[in-house]
Amino acid sequence: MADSAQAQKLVYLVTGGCGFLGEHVVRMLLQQEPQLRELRIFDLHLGPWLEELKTGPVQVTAIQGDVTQAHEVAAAVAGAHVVIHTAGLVDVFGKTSPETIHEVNVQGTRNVIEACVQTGTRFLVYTSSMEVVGPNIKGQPFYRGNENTPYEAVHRHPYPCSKALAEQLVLEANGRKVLGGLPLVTCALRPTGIYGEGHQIMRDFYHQGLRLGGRLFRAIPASVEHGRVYVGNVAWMHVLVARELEHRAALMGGQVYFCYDNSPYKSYEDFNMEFLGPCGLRLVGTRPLLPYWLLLFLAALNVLLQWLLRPLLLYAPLLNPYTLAMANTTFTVSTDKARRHFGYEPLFSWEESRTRTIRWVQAVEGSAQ
Ligand SMILES: NC(=O)c1ccc[n+]([C@@H]2O[C@H](COP(=O)([O-])OP(=O)(O)OC[C@H]3O[C@@H](n4cnc5c(N)ncnc54)[C@H](O)[C@@H]3O)[C@@H](O)[C@H]2O)c1
Ligand SMILES: CC(C)[C@@H](O)CC[C@@H](C)[C@H]1CC[C@H]2[C@@H]3[C@H](O)C=C4C[C@@H](O)CC[C@]4(C)[C@H]3CC[C@]12C
Repeated sequence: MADSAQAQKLVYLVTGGCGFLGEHVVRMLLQQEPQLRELRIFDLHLGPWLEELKTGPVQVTAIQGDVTQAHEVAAAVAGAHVVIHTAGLVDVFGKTSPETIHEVNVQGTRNVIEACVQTGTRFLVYTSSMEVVGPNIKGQPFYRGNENTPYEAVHRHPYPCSKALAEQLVLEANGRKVLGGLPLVTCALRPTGIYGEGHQIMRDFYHQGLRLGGRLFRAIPASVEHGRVYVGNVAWMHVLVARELEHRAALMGGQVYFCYDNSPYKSYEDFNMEFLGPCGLRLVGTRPLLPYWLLLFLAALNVLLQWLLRPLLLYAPLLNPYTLAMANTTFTVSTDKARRHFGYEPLFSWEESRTRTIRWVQAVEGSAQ
């Protein structure tokens, strides 16, 4: 076994390292990667919590930067052995323009790839998304599918389009020669709906329930299953892929893997209630309280209001035609490709994932029962 100095030799870069997933990837690397010498955290918005990480044995370097700026990305990547690229605009609520989503998610990813090639970084792990696959614009269900399940992945919304383009760039870059003449090895991970500590949408649902007297009103049939995965297990898969990519380059290079764990298959709303219920909220209705046509009308009204109010304020409710269609379309995965290719097993059981998420909601919302 190499001594500690030899063991700690690797430099990792995590883009988007201050985001919901990024922070969990950063903390997981510090806990689980013994070969880490330096951890670079690149983000447009650096979090104050980073300071607490600088007291450990691993050098933690916070870099405030923009993935749309190629020179900033190249400076951050130079000298890194592995890049985990999670930075992106996760916007299906109309908060940012399609152009900005494309600029960050596609051009930003292009900049990361070119930085790896120009500076000699050989291993790139990209956080893709289930949405690269679906649900598609036809609302066709994807029922417990895997990485090889045939499905017509057709998108119009800027976010899934950007994720699909970025993933394609990453996979096509596999095998390109980097500075020094060795091949770049890339891999893309496709989480389904991530939940856990720091999930802003979960927080939004909780606040909505509080405003409605502790109640949420069912809008989606309970029969519509939506895949969810705990953030800690997604972070763990990123760490494992980054570790195994060098030794299993021939098998893993250019591959995509769904991120999965043992979280149960439920509708989006019923799944959220696994955490919001113990925090005092109740989901009213065993079936949708409003007819679908009325939900569609309200969703369209939200789009109109967003447009009218834009000069004054950002109005971006959870309900819009895209989110309604997504929530109403079954999309679940059932696969073991990550286990077969690099020995992935969820680090957190469903019970642990559920407990940790409940505790987070209770702690941040002061709703401990
Ligand atoms: N949240 C989910 O359910 C989910 C599911 C599947 C995939 N993903 C993917 O995971 C990744 C992280 O998502 P998240 O939910 O943690 O989102 P998030 O918004 O919490 O984190 C994204 C991070 O990227 C940073 N960022 C944004 N634009 C940047 C730029 N121009 N330059 C540098 N940094 C920038 C943000 O500051 C933020 O810290 C994204 O690529 C997203 O597409 C998320
Ligand atoms: C208002 C109701 C109709 C309510 O049920 C809407 C829920 C809606 C906000 C969510 C339903 C499905 C979610 C998406 C899904 O989990 C997968 C995603 C891919 C990921 O890359 C980013 C997040 C998201 C788009 C996620 C966003 C919230 C939903 C649309």
